Amino acid sequence: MIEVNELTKRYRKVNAVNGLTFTVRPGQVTGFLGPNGAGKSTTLRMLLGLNEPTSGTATIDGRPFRDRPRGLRHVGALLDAHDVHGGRSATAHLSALARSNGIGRSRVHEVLAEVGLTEVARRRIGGFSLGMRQRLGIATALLGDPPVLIFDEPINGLDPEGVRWVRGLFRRLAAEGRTVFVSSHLMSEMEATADQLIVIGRGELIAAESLAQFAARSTQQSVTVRTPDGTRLTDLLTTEGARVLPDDDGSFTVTDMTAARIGELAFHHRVMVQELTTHTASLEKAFMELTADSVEYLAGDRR
Ligand SMILES: Nc1ncnc2c1ncn2[C@@H]1O[C@H](COP(=O)(O)OP(=O)(O)OP(=O)(O)O)[C@@H](O)[C@H]1O
Repeated sequence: MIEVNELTKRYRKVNAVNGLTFTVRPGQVTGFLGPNGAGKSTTLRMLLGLNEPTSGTATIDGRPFRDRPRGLRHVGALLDAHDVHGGRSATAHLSALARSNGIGRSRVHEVLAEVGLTEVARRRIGGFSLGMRQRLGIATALLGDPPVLIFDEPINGLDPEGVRWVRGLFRRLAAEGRTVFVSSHLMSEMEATADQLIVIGRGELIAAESLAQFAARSTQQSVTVRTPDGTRLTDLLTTEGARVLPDDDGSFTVTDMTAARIGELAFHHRVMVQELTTHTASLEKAFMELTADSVEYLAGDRR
């Protein structure tokens, strides 16, 4: 379990993280979402003891990460895929980490196979593509078979097959009872993977809830209606409480009323309807609306 309490990080002029409090539970994939510059990486770095908080605490299974001598057995993390020694091979890189964390050598070969890097294991990391580096970073995170896993933007650089694989991996790790915390600035990446969401903007908490709750809270539906008798149908639906707006192509967009109710009213009043289509706003759109203020604030550089 990850517990963040009133966590704050202030750089000279910037409040990168500001009084952030949330909990990440085991057995689930939790998405950590926020627009660029929201403070995700800073939060993850504080969790891993790489940055010192200005105030507040961040603990993993009840203790700060720094208090764990053989860290990789407790927490596996992928932060920056470029942050590895390019002159070494993948095997040498993982073997060194295994040694310093008291992890058996056989585990190195297991994780290389798990991420699909066995064939290139003896090549220099310097020649790896971004996708291969991401896979190596994931292998590093898995090395100590840890109960808690943290991934910062893990999808970056992966091809569609890699994205599918990594989603399946996260789901499996969570199903094994581990805590899986994954950051992204794109809701679309989380839609298919996360059970829970922590959404931040400008270093502050915006939402902490299940994906289902997030969808229910913010999903707006509208109905496209096509009819040769627009004026009558508009009057009819408006009287019944709907909002009706004409579209450029002669159809109408109706909100605050279901397609079923629109069809029922049209039938009852003998108005011909040629099309009735329900549209659901994407979670990505809902996420952008929710975080719009923090993006504007950032663009205005007023932090
Ligand atoms: N070492 C630093 N010194 C000064 N400011 C910093 C430092 N590190 C981060 N920041 C600032 O803190 C804020 C949060 O940055 P952070 O990298 O944590 O955001 P993020 O949510 O991870 O964004 P991204 O999705 O772009 O990686 C930004 O305004 C950034 O410019």
